[in-house]
Amino acid sequence: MRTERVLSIDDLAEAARRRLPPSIHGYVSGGSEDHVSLEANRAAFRRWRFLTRPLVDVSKRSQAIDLFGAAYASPVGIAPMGVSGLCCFDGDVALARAAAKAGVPSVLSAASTVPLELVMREAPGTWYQAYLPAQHAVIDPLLERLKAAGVGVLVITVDVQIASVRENELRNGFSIPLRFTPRLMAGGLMRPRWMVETFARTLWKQGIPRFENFTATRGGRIITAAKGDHRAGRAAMTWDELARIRERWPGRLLVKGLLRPEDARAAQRIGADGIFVSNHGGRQLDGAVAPLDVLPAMVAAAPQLTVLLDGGVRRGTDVLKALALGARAVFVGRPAMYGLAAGGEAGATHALALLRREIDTDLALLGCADVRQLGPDWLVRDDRLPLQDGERTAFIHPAPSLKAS
Ligand SMILES: Cc1cc2nc3c(=O)[nH]c(=O)nc-3n(C[C@H](O)[C@H](O)[C@H](O)COP(=O)(O)O)c2cc1C
Repeated sequence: MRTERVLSIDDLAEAARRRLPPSIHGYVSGGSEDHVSLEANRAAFRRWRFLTRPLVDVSKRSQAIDLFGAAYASPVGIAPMGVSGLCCFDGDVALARAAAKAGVPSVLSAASTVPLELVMREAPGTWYQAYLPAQHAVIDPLLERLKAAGVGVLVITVDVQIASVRENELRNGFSIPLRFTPRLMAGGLMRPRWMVETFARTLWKQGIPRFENFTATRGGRIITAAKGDHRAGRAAMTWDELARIRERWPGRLLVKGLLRPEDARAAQRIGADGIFVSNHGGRQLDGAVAPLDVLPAMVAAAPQLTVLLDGGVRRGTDVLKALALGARAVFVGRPAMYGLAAGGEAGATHALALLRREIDTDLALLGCADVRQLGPDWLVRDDRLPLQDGERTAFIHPAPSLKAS
């Protein structure tokens, strides 16, 4: 990938499309059913406009933030993504290293294929995301494994109670566990570079990858159906189970996949440290509300929580809008995976660098020298335009004070 030609996340998406077999590209880029939530995630950002403030000194700008006691260089992390090894050899390590080098957080997915201990060695400080069945015999040993590996931040994803329907995957013959369907193989032949650099290299070096990190013990190969369904038991998860995990987990605990203010309050009540306001990138319940549209209400509902957002972030301006509406940081899924597919670790690094550069430019043009000074008074919703003199632009919750943790 020639990074000088890849000027935006959209360019990176196109580069990834050309590199990946169609079925794997569909897995990464697609959403569930009619893509209502996938599209809503982008549309939500477009409804907000900036009220710029020139003639303030923005010659020095900062996008540094603190999260859970750690300092980060930029407010954009990498969200957990399963089977990233399909996009690039050793994809889990490449994503974690790209984030660590950029000084931003990243989250290793439960559905990953490199042992988490190895990822933690390559990129200390990586967060771990769990998919948990409501079974203590599975949960408790996993927590011990995470503690032993030095994981400090545990993210529990709660919006995959069962598999969603993603018709593009069904049409393309893509599934997890992976099946070597004629369509998948024909797609691979269309992408010889992927065939050699990702598919053949992985088989040569590691054999058929396994789900290494769902539980305390090594899982099955990604082509083998787990006994029953690897999602079995998740549908029985409840707040009581999360409260029990809270008692046993000494590190930071985050809940990912919440969209209702009363659930933000519940997370605060059980003693969670933070939440991801997320609809899983439009990959679970289609029609679920866009995270940005509920963000201010979530922040107001649980003032003690660190509120993070993912879904649809593609530009520096999107990051600034989410921060202005109360998110402490945002996470990107597909942008990082597109980078990974297009250029391995360097490609993921490029995705983060593009967003970082855009944020820096946008801060200057907005007239805000520090992301921690962002609040709702920098924005107005397009349905509130034209703005009247003296009209409050801030809404719902008061402008937060400096957001250092
Ligand atoms: C290919 C892919 C795989 C994903 N796998 C997981 C996963 O294993 N666990 C999880 O919590 N979320 C998973 N997600 C959701 C992301 O963590 C995140 O919520 C979403 O991608 C954010 O939306 P964006 O892609 O528009 O940035 C996945 C997303 C993608 C695109």
